[in-house]
Amino acid sequence: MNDPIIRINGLTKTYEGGFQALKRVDLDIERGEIFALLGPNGAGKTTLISVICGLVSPSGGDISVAGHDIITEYRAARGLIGLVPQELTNEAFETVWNTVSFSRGLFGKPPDPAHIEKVLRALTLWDKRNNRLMTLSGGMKRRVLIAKALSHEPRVLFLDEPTAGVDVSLRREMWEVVRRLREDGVTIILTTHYIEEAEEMADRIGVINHGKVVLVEEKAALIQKLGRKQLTLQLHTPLAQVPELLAPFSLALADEGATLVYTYDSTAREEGEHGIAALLSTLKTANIRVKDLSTRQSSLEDIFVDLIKEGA
Ligand SMILES: Nc1ncnc2c1ncn2[C@@H]1O[C@H](COP(=O)(O)OP(=O)(O)OP(=O)(O)O)[C@@H](O)[C@H]1O
Repeated sequence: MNDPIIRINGLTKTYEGGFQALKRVDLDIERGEIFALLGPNGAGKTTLISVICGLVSPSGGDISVAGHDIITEYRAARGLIGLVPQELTNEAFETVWNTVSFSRGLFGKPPDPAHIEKVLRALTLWDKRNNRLMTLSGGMKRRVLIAKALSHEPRVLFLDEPTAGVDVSLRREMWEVVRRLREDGVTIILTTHYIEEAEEMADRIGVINHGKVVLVEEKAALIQKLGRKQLTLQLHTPLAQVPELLAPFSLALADEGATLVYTYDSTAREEGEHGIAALLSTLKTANIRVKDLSTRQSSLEDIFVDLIKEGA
């Protein structure tokens, strides 16, 4: 396997005043992946990104970007990174073209109109290149922020809360933009509060809570591994209690006895003595008639809420 593009070892950050925002974080980011960093308010997401991007100094540990240490080889490391910040900070009176070209210059790169054109076209901003930023819609302004972050041809793009406070259609548009960037080979790291965003976009998910990375997992595996399924059975005749015969299935009664709920692992228990087939045949034996049934897979949201509760 290729070396990870970002390596973080034992990273700590204590702010002046003594608050420990990051507690020995170890994390590798693989080349070409979309990595979503999830966590509640104040968990340390922005601090982590800011340290990697060289905006906040670490208190301990080390980080390398494509093998370049972010302290001793700052320029090389920083040149490989693009950062799309949380807040819209654009120069209202500048044109799209000038803003994006100027950004490239800040990284000491020589002008390259062909690259700027490619970036603007990729973000469907080409027609707006001569517009002043103040005349653009919210969605376009966000895309200009991405264009700025891509102006110096970074290999890794950080998006800090890319869709905070934007409407649903704009959010979908942003997801599309990010997917296309990944197709171009850019590694993407995004922070988000929106579970749906991580669920939709990420290849891997990291959960951070109280300054610690509490979990890193492939998205699909995470949903599989921690996911629970629920089978809900609506009964013809309500039950006062779960009959003894059904005790091995650990069922719960709901709806004043009119509904039986069976919670099981989405990976196991499909078959065997506690499987659904066994449950249904035992219901028959117990003479319990089922009117309707439905299943539900727990979402990433349920998993996340559980994790954060455990870590609290
Ligand atoms: N400059 C600072 N000085 C002291 N404490 C800080 C500073 N910056 C951030 N913190 C604290 O560090 C903790 C982590 O903040 P951070 O912004 O990294 O969290 P976050 O996960 O990005 O949260 P949010 O989702 O709200 O942006 C918070 O408790 C915050 O108050």
